[in-house]
Amino acid sequence: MTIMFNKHRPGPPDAETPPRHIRITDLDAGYPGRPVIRQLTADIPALAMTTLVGPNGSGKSTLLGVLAGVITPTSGRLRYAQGRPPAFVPQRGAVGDALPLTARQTVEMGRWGERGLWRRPSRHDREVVDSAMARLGVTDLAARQLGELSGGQRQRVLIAQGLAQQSDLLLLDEPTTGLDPGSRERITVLLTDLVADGTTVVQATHDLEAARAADACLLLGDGRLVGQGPPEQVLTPTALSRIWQPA
Ligand SMILES: Nc1ncnc2c1ncn2[C@@H]1O[C@H](COP(=O)(O)OP(=O)(O)OP(=O)(O)O)[C@@H](O)[C@H]1O
Repeated sequence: MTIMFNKHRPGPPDAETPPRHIRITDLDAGYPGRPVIRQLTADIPALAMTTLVGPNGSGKSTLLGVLAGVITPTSGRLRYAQGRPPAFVPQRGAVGDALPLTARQTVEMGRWGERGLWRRPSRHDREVVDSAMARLGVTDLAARQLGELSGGQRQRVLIAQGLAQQSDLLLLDEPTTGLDPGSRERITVLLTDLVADGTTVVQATHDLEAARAADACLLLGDGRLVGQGPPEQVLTPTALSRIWQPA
């Protein structure tokens, strides 16, 4: 599927190797009166773990929002491989404390796209929700209100919601930030397993260790692409010190 936004200029024919899930071409995006992403052209490889790395404010969340379809670019082109709509797990701070939902209801929302808002959950829906909650270790929190959970617990519930969507493209905004080492390890293993099972995973992260362990990396600086490719080629001391240079 190709989605074009203003000012599209046709590019060269797409090469099919390596396989990619998303091709981003000449992307501009941001917020009213605040351009953020500028002329970004990049590939997100299929069936791989890609990290978005860059300083605070470099545009990682904005780019994820564009890939998830919640932010409309001002121009450029996004081309997705065939597949299901992406599952998006925003930063936990982006989800209101006051939502009157239990943890289980929050995870069940992940099934809405599949079954519609008003249909009762099927047995399959319930099994998918049970399995997602078990994988994230939040089964015991099912009846608790989302707003009364700790930050790390809420994060895991939101990831379970993403998992319940059973998409082949999972987008996560800083999924391990603020988690204790055990929870971080659980999520790292889970994401690795998902890739092995055929999911394309993209995560924004400040965790350079996680970024170095991924298959690919997009390095952002001030809304522009500074580097892309295997982490050992992108996350070099020179590149990192350049974009993290104090202003
Ligand atoms: N809703 C919004 N309205 C206006 N500007 C915004 C909005 N959200 C983010 N921005 C601005 O867009 C720029 C990029 O922000 P973004 O959240 O994409 O960066 P980031 O790389 O994810 O940062 P961080 O590492 O701090 O999460 C920043 O200057 C930020 O202030």
